[in-house]
Amino acid sequence: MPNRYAYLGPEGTFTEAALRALRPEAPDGARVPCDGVAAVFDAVRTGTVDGGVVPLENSVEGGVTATIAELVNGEPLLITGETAIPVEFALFARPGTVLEDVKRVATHPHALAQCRGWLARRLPDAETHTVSSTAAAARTVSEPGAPYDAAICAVIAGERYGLHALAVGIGDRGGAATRFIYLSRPGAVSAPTGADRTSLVAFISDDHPGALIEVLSQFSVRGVNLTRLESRPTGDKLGSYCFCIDAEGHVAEARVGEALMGIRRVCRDVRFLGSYPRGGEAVETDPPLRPRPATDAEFAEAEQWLARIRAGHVD
Ligand SMILES: O=C(O)C(=O)Cc1ccccc1
Repeated sequence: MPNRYAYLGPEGTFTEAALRALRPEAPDGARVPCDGVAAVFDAVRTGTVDGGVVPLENSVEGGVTATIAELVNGEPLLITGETAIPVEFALFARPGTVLEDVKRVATHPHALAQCRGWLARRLPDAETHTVSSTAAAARTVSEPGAPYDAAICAVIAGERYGLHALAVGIGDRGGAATRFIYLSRPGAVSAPTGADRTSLVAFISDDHPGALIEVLSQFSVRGVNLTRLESRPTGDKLGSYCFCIDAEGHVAEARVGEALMGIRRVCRDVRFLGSYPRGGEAVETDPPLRPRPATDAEFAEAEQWLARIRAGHVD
């Protein structure tokens, strides 16, 4: 049976575009739309699909709460891939609707947050409603007796559901991009590629001064660059937080492996979410100026030195 992949549906979401970028070989019928982020996680967990794609973070709006909640508290899955794609928003309505007719607009919460300026200028009196995805909004608007007059969605979604564009390029910030992750059931971590990312959740032992510094310093002293840091409530009690961290590098590399061990020592719990190839990023230009981290050779040499000392040599 060919592989099947779950994604935040219905057809026409930005997540579908991300899945197409991550699995370009997947034939039609292999992509399984799900009603929400949690449903994608469940489809992967129960094995009805081989993998799944969900949005993780947006360059303007930040983390996608539903995804992070599943990664932190849900039955564990592994992140085995990622891609980042540009997101451009348009306003679509049933044919015959003009902008002045639009009283109720539906879309995904992240799309709404990124189009607020445009809505305030052009549709100041319209009610806004959030639904499970931009394409779900477009599909609902296309149905007879729809409770909304227009959807904020991708052009491809508006066209897919037979709507017509009232405005395109309505995002408040040009160049917005969203990062999507590919989820697999737990298994072996793929080999390092040289351009990888490692994701984890650190649960600090108790609330004490310097708890976050203790975690972050495990990376900084080993020259590991962080690409995302987000604090999330653990759900246990008010004021109880965990830290969702993305770092450059692969768990098979000494500096990342040692940083993970260091975090394990100072934290109540650590959830390893995966090491996987970085994807979909703009080509890096000049590297940022930062203190020179130790090289891999220096890590290996230091390990040998420690082994010699432990064996009774003093050189
Ligand atoms: O609703 C969609 O189309 C999604 O894939 C989620 C989303 C929404 C807004 C920006 C990026 C991703």
